Amino acid sequence: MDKEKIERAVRDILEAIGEDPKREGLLDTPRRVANMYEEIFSAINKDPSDDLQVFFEQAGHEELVLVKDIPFYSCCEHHLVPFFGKAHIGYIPRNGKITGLSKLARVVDTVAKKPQLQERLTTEIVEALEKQLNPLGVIVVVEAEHMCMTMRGIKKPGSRTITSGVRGAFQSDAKVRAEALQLIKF
Ligand SMILES: Nc1nc2c(ncn2[C@@H]2O[C@H](COP(=O)(O)OP(=O)(O)OP(=O)(O)O)[C@@H](O)[C@H]2O)c(=O)[nH]1
Ligand SMILES: [Zn+2]
Repeated sequence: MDKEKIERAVRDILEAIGEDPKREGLLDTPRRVANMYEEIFSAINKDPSDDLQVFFEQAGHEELVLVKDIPFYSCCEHHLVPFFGKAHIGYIPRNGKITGLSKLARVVDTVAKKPQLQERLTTEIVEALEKQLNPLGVIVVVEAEHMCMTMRGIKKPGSRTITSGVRGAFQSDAKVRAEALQLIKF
């Protein structure tokens, strides 16, 4: 990441809004923002499926695995302000092929750390699981608050956006889907 370029750009923005980038309180701001961007955009060229490359075999387990309430912070690609919330990830292993539970949370971090859309974030999680685990089914539900809808523009604090991605058994079998949704809501 070109942090010097970010610093120059932040100075330009400060000037453009009528601030004085040389006043004491703002002197270190470009450096801080560059460090922050390095952190919150650290996954721009990463493949989230790489996070899932730890597998275990649990023969016979072809039942739901669900990790819910995984918190995330991402950045709306239209306004570069945060959207944040929780992701819930469920899958049904094929032939007992499972991954580490923390790896599911890592996938969420990876898809969140770049300028993003909630819909794409959701789909990227689904596709990472499909690619690495080839499970019998995947369900991903993401609920988030978008600061671009609360602190500016339409200004609707508290409004939440829910997106979902379902594949395999969760798509074809209403009972399987209902069980997962019930557990996510529980
Ligand atoms: N579908 C989708 N839209 C998003 C997401 N994040 C922000 N948006 C929307 O992106 C849209 C951009 O609309 P524009 O009309 O181009 O931009 P704007 O003039 O700033 O729009 P307002 O937010 O309505 O003031 C807005 O409706 C945002 O609410 C997201 O993750 N998914
Ligand atoms: Zn936005």
